[in-house]
Formats: sequence, structure tokens, C-alpha cells
Amino acid sequence: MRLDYLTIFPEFFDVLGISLLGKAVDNGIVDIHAHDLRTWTHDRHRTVDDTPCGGGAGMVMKPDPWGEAFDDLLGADPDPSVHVVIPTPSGTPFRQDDAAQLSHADRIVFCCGRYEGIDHRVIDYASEHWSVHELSLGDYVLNGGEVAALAMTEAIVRLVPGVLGNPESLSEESYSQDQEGLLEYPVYTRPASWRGWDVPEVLMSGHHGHIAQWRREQSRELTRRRRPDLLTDE
Ligand SMILES: COc1cc(COC(=O)c2cn[nH]c2)cc(-c2cccnc2)c1
Repeated sequence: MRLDYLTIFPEFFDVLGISLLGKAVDNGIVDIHAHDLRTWTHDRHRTVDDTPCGGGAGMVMKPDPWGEAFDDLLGADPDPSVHVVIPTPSGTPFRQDDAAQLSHADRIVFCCGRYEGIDHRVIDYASEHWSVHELSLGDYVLNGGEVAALAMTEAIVRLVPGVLGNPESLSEESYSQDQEGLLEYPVYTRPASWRGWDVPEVLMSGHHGHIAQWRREQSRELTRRRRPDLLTDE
């Protein structure tokens, strides 16, 4: 899997060389390239933004640098197997299913917007050539798409076979299919008693059936309290 990041702050993505994703890069499972969008500017000030047509506060990212970056990175031939991801507050919610689908992609290009956003014709042009996903990390506004791109990257790449040491752990996570889309149950480890708090007895019983039942009940109760929207049968 090749991941490209178009951004005016490419150093944001140096962190991808650390830990799990770093190992995935070292193992050649993932190939990461961060690009400074100003590479594709030609004026003395390396300008990437301009005032919004129609007025309004703030600045908008000019289309030209993005178009020239696409030309260099992707060429002009349409290829639906290339996924262009634009993190934006106006996107569809990024969910585990999106991470799962994108984990099968051979190529993902993250377009990290700043200011008030990117000239919409960039999205129109990209949509004619590649598979474009305008995705929101959550209902809040960030100064740029870089932090969202990092979070989405981790959610996607950890699902790629060979990246995680223990793939079984994926099946028991919140939102995973095996977890029936419920929140993950509370977890514990040693010591059995800590500052007056004990590990629930059932987890020390060695009775796998009771433990599984307790975990299912905990997941349902937690989901009912915190995320009733995830419960389908109520
Ligand atoms: C591509 O267009 C963008 C992108 C971003 C950065 O992403 C997020 O904030 C985000 C992504 N998931 N959830 C939030 C921010 C703006 C923006 C800023 C200020 C006012 N209005 C819009 C625009």
C-alpha cells in the first residue's frame, strides 16, 4: 500500500515512521510519501491561498497547486483504484467500515486542507479521475486536515495484514463485526487487587463461558449507556 500526503506541513507525517506504522514501512508493507504542496507553486511567496469568491472571512486554497501535484503524483489517466481522501468537517463520518474498505486500497492520497478549505473544483476534478472520499473525523473543526489524516491512517493501516503482531485482537475491538458493533467491554490485568479495587471475580474464575457472557453483558450495558445509537434491536 502506498500512502501520499499533500500538505503545507509535511513534517506532520514524520511521526508515521514511529512504532507500528514504522515497522510496516520497514517491512515494505506500507510506503509513505509526504509532499509539501508549495512544491507546486511558482511565485516568490509560494502562495497556496487566495480570498474567497463571493466574499466571506478567511482564505481558500487555490486549485492550481493541487492540480499540478495530482499531475505529478497520479498523472492524468483516470484510475478508480486510486483513493483520494479529503479530511473535512463537511465530510461523511469516517467509520470503522471506511477504514476496513480503505485498508484494501493499493494507493491512497490524503489531501490536507487548511484555511477555510480547498477550491471545490479540485474535488470536482479529482472525482472525474479517482475515487474521492470527503470524510469527517468528527463534528468539530481543526485548523487543517493533517491530524485527521494521521488518525485515519492509523485506523486504516492497522487493518492491513501483517501490520499488527496479533490480528486476533482486531476481532474483539469496539465497532468490529465480531463485537456485533458494540463498545468494547472493560479490560483488566494483574494485580488482582489494586488500591482497593479488585478484578471482577468472573475474570479470575477460568470459566470461559461465564467470562464470555459477562463480557457480552458489559458491552451491551456500556453501549446502551454511551452509544444507544449503535444498538440496532432497540
Ligand atoms: C478540506 O477543507 C477543510 C478541512 C479542514 C480540516 O479538517 C477538519 O477540520 C476536520 C476533519 N474532520 N473533522 C474535522 C478544516 C476546514 C475548515 C476550517 C475552518 C472553517 N471551515 C472549514 C476545511
